[in-house]
Amino acid sequence: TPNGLPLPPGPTGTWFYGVSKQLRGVVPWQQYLKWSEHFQSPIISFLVYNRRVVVLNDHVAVHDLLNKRTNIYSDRPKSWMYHDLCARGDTVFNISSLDPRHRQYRKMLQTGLSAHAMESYWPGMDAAARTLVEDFRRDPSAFQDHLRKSVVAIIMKVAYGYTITENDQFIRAAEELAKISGAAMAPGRWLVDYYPLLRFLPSWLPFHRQAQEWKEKLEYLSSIPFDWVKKQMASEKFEPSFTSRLLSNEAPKVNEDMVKWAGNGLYGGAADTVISAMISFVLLMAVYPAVQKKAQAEIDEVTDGRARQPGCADKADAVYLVAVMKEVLRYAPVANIALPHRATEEDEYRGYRIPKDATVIPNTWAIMRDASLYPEPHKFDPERFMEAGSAMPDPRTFAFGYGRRTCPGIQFAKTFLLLMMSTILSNYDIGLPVDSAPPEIDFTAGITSHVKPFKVTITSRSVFV
Ligand code: HEM
Repeated sequence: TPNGLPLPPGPTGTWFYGVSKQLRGVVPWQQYLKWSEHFQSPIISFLVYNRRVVVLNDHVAVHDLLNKRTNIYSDRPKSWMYHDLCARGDTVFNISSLDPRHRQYRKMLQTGLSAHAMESYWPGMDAAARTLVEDFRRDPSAFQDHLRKSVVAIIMKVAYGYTITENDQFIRAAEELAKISGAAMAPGRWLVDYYPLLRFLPSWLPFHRQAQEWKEKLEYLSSIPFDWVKKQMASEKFEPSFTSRLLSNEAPKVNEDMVKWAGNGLYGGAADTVISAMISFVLLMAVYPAVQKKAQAEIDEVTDGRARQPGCADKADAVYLVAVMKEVLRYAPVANIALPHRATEEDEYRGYRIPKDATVIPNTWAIMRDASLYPEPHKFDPERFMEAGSAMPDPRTFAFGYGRRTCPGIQFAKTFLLLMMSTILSNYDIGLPVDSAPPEIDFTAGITSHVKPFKVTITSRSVFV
């Protein structure tokens, strides 16, 4: 057994807190990489309170463990507050890999969001792109709001066959669901996550009362769109969607409750991530006009000199735009540490012991900035993916996570990102305000990272090419 082996090296931290105080106010993935360099080991480990964390800072370790040893590394760390007290352990993001439902969710999502399934949503996506053009024209300064609306509209269509309206109650419900979930899972906020015995304390204590309130609210909020689909289906005037298809599937008979959870996973997985990538894209186009021009030239050619709007069907011809998308995902990773995994058994790797129950964090950010994979990693340059025979790995193999937890929305993301990017570039020029200094490109440090906004100008392109 690996029992006698040492743990991967790392900072010792202090009694009770572990390194949690050292992680306050810093960007975690940058700190992990610094520790990895300091201890001269791509694999490091430390305690956060009493929880053992192992961080994998290079692509080899991430691949060897998360992609290859999937029978050990596919679980999620348990958040007692969220999973147990708020009764959210069954969401697709949190379900234990040891639960047979995990496999069933994956199947539902993989089928419902496959490249083939996506094709049936192309008309809806193309329509959303047209609306985006109009929204940009009306008020270019609110481009972030327009992007958000566009993404949310299409998720609601795909997930439920639902058309959003102004000030939509489904959107408000979905946003509140995401907000409460974030608060209930916030690392370090709930001691019961680290000392589960605290859950047996009396129910009038504030954290229990909070959990009870959230539990009821979450249950209510996640039922709203699902109940709506069922009602529509009963009246037979429904638009086919991810949810309706699963519900009307005769064989194999599916459990309704699981369909509800899977549907909720679409909004939870898609909204913030796609929005983050799109906003990074718009800002990067302003800072890199040469890239923008080259992408525009390609789109103009595909659309016969802008004789028509680009659509989902054009993505096969947009070779340079695909390189731009890859570079956006590499340069501005949406999920810098994916989502945490958990080791379900003790394991051994490169002479180190990885304890059972360790939280295993892949440092995707460090991989995207690894000069041995991507020379001059701090340069934003889609050209790196255009060179024939380029040995650089496709950043999508890291951007969407790992192993049996890999993002099931990858086809959805690809289709929609390319559509929105080509639509914006076909209709608009993005620039920086005149006389402004080149902006600093910086990112927020949440689970989904966002570029910190700066001012850009968005102007309609002249009609003539
Ligand atoms: C640019 C867009 C996106 C990025 C960068 C992204 C990235 C990720 C990452 C890093 C994970 C965690 C993987 C892991 O734990 O190793 C994940 C999980 C997930 N994503 Fe995405 N995602 C995106 C879009 C989407 C879309 C469009 C959907 C749905 C339509 C979606 C649905 C999900 C779901 C359901 C999971 C949970 C999988 C599980 O825990 O088994 N994502 N995504």
